[in-house]
Formats: sequence, structure tokens, C-alpha cells
Amino acid sequence: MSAIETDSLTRRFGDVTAVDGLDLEVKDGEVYGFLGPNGAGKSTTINMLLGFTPPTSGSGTVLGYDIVEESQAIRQSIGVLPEDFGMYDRLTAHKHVQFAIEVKGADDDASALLERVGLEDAADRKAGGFSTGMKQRVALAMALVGEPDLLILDEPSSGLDPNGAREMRSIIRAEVDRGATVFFSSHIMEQVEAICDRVGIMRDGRLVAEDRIDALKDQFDAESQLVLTVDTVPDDLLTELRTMPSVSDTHVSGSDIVIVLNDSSRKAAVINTVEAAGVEIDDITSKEPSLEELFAKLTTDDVSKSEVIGA
Ligand SMILES: Nc1ncnc2c1ncn2[C@@H]1O[C@H](COP(=O)(O)OP(=O)(O)OP(=O)(O)O)[C@@H](O)[C@H]1O
Repeated sequence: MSAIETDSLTRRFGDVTAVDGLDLEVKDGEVYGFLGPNGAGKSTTINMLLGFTPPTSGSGTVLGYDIVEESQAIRQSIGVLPEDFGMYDRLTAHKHVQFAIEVKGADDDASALLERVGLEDAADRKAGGFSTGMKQRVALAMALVGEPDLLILDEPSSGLDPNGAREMRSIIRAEVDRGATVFFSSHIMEQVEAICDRVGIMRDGRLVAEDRIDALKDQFDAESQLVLTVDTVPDDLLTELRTMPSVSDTHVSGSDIVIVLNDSSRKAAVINTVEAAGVEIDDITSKEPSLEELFAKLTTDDVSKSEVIGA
């Protein structure tokens, strides 16, 4: 069974189609990053999965429960870190987590959960005085209650400092190690690149790409760079490099030859060509495309709709 499955899921608000025929499948046990620029439809999708926003058309299941008919069972079974983690100002962090434990009928230890999210020292302070990051940590502790099979986290690191973001990553890893599935939306690409098995990229309510990150980089010809520090650059070497398959640009910078490739597996061929020209290579560095660059390409370029999954 898939943890999340949607079939042509659609939500319109007046003239705006926030989510447009979404077919999503999140497999059991994976970490799935749900990405997209502001307004792409991520929160609307999550709100439909949780039963907060009814779909205009289409259908979906979460842990096998229907998102329209069985949303209460869904909310009872999963852990959610919502985008807007409303807190009760006058309740302490401990009371918030205790409340979540009671609602779920779980037997967790609230103090242990607060320690896990790094809030043990603030457990007895009222949430009204908490920073955004502290509130986010409380909300995460609440999401972890009952060891849920699925965690849905909407922007889990948005309010966190770098230490908090690192702790969030290790909590997500620990959750996956105990068998949970994690579905989370994020704008923080390093975070996503560090922990996701697969990503789906939304744009204008549609999924424009979905795959493992390395496969996406190959699929969309993301560019990698090879920098060769050399003793000399023969006149005709650059011309020869430019005619090689997959080489999209070359230039010289000081004693470096910079070669831009849209297929990183061609690096060895480039190095062989340079050596065959009698050039001594003193150093080799290479830079792989980042998910950030890929994200920019997929969400700002005019990606043709034929490249869009399922179109
Ligand atoms: N309740 C609503 N009423 C009207 N329009 C809405 C409503 N909720 C969302 N929208 C619209 O639907 C589109 C998708 O919004 P959504 O919040 O799902 O995007 P998002 O990908 O989560 O964005 P962000 O990254 O900024 O959180 C936007 O055009 C938004 O204005």
C-alpha cells in the first residue's frame, strides 16, 4: 500500500485552480519532498490530504483512508506539522504535547518528546512567549506523538536556526529508520537534498517533475562544471572541447579550463581529450548541479508541457 495516493486531485478557488489534476504516489517508508514556488499549490494539497479543504474533483487516500470520507481517521493516524501551528498562548509546551497525547490516546512521555526536539529547558514555559522556531519545535513534538506511520510536515524548517534544521533532519531520519513515511514541503533546498528519497516539484497546481534527485538532474540536463588546472592551453584545445558531445561551454580563467557539461558522465572523456593534447593537468575539481539550480530551471523556465509528467 502507498502511504499517499491521489488521482486527478483538483481544487479551484473561484477562477484560481490551486491544484490541477494531481496524481501523486508516496510510497511506504520513503522521504518525499514536496516542492514548488509560492502559490504552487502545496498547502492546498496538504489541506486536502488532511480533510481541511474538500477537493473540487478527483480523489485520494492517506494510509488507505479516503481523504473525503475518512479524514478523521487520517488525522488520528498520522503526525502533522501544519503550516500555521496555532498555539494556545497560556498553555506551556508540556501541556501542548500532553494534550496531543490525550487526543491520540497515546502513551508517550511528553517530557521525552520535548527533549527530543530540544525544548526540555522550556517545557514549563507558556507558548505565548515562544519564538517562531520554538513554537515549531513544540508542533513537531506534537506531530511525533504516537509513533505515526506517516508524518506530513508543512515547511518544517522555516522558523528554525541552522542547529534546529540539522536536528530536524536527524529526527526525520530516525522516524524513517523506525519505519515511518515522511512527506514534507519545503523551500530549503539543502535540507531537501540532504534527506529526500524522491521529490515532486509543483508549479501552477501541477506536478512538473517527480523523481529521485539524481535522476531529475539527468532528465533535465542540469549542468555540471569541470575545472581543470593546467600548465598550458594549446590554441585549438578549446575549439576541440566545444565540439565534444554534451559540452555546452568552455572558457579559460587564469590557469583553469572551465568546461560546462550537461551530462556529468562525460567528464572522463573531456579529461582524456585534454591529456591527449599533451596538456599536463595539475588539479581537477568538479561541481555538480544543485537541487536549487534544478528547481530554478523547472519553476522559472518555460518548461514545455510535454515534459510535464502525465501531460
Ligand atoms: N482559501 C483560499 N481562497 C482563495 N485562493 C486560495 C485559497 N487558498 C489558496 N489559494 C490560492 O491557491 C493557490 C495555491 O496556494 P497554496 O497556498 O496552496 O500554495 P503553496 O504552494 O502552499 O504556496 P507557499 O509556498 O507560499 O505556501 C494560490 O494562488 C493561492 O492564492
